[in-house]
Amino acid sequence: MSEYILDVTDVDKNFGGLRALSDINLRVKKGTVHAIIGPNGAGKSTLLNVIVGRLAPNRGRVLLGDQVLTGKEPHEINQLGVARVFQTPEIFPELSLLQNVMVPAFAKREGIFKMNFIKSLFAEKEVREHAEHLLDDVGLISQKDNIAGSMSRGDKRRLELAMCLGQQPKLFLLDEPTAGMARHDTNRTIDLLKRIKERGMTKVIIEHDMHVVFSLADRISVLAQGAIICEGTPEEVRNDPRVKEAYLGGESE
Ligand SMILES: Nc1ncnc2c1ncn2[C@@H]1O[C@H](COP(=O)(O)OP(=O)(O)OP(=O)(O)O)[C@@H](O)[C@H]1O
Repeated sequence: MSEYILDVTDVDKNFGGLRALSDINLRVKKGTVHAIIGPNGAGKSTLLNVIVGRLAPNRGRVLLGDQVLTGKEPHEINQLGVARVFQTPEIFPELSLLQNVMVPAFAKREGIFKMNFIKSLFAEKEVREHAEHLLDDVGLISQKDNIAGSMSRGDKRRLELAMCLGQQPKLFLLDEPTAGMARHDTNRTIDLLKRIKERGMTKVIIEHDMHVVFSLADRISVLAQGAIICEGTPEEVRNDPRVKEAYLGGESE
């Protein structure tokens, strides 16, 4: 069994005449946090969309462990253990916070429509307790019966984190998890993501906030104009002149 949970090989993605991804090779070790950074339009979201099956690459292949993801539908890739939080939170606005966390956990567990009545009663208790634990983890337990649609954007993002964690994914993809959050909420989210790291979940994070990146990442890949120009530890990336030129500028000093 490979030590890598995610293996992206030779991926190209074109939009008409625009090459959004060019010869991307990315391998992420189990249990690590891998950040993808780069300027606006570099191709970061496109790469995540290729991994989760929302976009088909023009060339190349994506593996989760030894399973080929390329060519599979997004829901199949999700079922195989890949969860994603989006730049805009995707929640069920008309349901309570607790229900929001329980629904994907149920779906992941057995397939919500497959369970018989007795089995589902036991499963519901277990899933409910786990969902409450997750809401506690993300600091939302006191609001568990509130309707999700009325929450602030920062709270919606934390709810979405709990929803994804409830699926116990092998690989967790986070697209700017702290975007739009105040510094206080950002720090709480960093703490939360560090705790998830302690539990050994592999994460790939796209993030513009360098404070978040350098607090969390074990390794960083830098994308510029659709190509990975540098990959290494935070220290290596911080000191790489190509990165300074392409992206970080004075920010790394
Ligand atoms: N569906 C699409 N159709 C056409 N062009 C697209 C599409 N999606 C992205 N692009 C283009 O592909 C390039 C890469 O975009 P992408 O959103 O992946 O960049 P990004 O690094 O995530 O940027 P940001 O940091 O601003 O979110 C950009 O030039 C963008 O305009």
